Amino acid sequence: MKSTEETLEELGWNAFFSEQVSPDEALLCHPVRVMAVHRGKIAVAGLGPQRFITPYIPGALPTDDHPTVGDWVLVDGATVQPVRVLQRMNLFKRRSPADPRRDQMIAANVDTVFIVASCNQDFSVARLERYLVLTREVGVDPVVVLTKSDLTDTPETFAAAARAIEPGLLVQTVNGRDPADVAGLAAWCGPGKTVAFLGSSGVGKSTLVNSLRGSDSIATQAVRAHDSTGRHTTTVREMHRLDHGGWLLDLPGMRELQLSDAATGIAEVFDDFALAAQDCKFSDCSHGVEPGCAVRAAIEAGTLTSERFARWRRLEAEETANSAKLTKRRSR
Ligand SMILES: Nc1nc2c(ncn2[C@@H]2O[C@H](COP(=O)(O)OP(=O)(O)OP(=O)(O)O)[C@@H](O)[C@H]2O)c(=O)[nH]1
Ligand SMILES: [Zn+2]
Repeated sequence: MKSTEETLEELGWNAFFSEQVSPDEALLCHPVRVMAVHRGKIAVAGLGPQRFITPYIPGALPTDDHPTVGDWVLVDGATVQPVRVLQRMNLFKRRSPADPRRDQMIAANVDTVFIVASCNQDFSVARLERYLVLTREVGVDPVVVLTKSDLTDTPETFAAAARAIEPGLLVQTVNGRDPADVAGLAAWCGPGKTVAFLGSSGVGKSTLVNSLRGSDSIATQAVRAHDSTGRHTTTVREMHRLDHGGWLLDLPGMRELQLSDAATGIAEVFDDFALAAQDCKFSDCSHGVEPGCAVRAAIEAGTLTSERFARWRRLEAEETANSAKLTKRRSR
């Protein structure tokens, strides 16, 4: 199949990764990208046709990095066994539903997250902010994609509301069903680029993905890697090829939007409030009735809005409660 012989660059290889490989290692090892994670094996690309190898790294501790989808892994040139996982640009993970003391890796090395919402009554700034917090926490660049622009006369009103969340936030309105319109997202989906989608059910993620995958749609792509018996194997997580040369990474399990361990993300998305709070008289100011509260003063002066204040407080309260709950469960 044509999609199995990409160059390393087409797979996303760049200086961030190559700088991690010593000259000695380069003689003995070869970098490959993890395209899919199955039970007990991973599909890798970058060394001839895509193939399955073992995910187990000889001598690695349970706490060491283990390969997840999107990872770059050095494999031994002779045995094709993994030697080590290269440091990641970023990692999506969540608390394991089975054991909250452990993290479950979802996907690594994403260049852009498309935060998808639709131009209709489901549009919610609060929800966009939550996805932004998550994206900022992981350290990936977001692009807000507002779908169903064909169903409203005023897509710009929705776009303006989204842009108001953060100075410089990239916002695109599209008719997800129209491939020509979706081509406006091509800049983030070119060769070597990896994108992921976040957004609530029904906003049009699958529609967008299908338009971006063009000829290589879900029906035609499927998983072409077979195991040794020739049977089709069930894929747990995989990268999908996009028409413009890039890659799509699924983020299953990142949609519940339970915020925990997200303090950094919240402070980034609400940096206007975090900044104002630094001038409060008390360092533990609750921005309620305390004297010398700079946040309330800014709201009264009209430089910050009370609506955004309420959303910020809600996210902070949720994050504090969830993180405390998890810490308690972890310490059991
Ligand atoms: N008119 C119009 N309809 C759209 C657009 N994008 C999606 N739809 C429709 O909206 C419905 C939901 O779209 P999906 O792509 O299934 O939504 P999703 O986000 O993948 O939903 P989940 O799979 O539940 O997460 C479908 O009927 C689509 O045809 C758009 O830009 N314009
Ligand atoms: Zn205050």
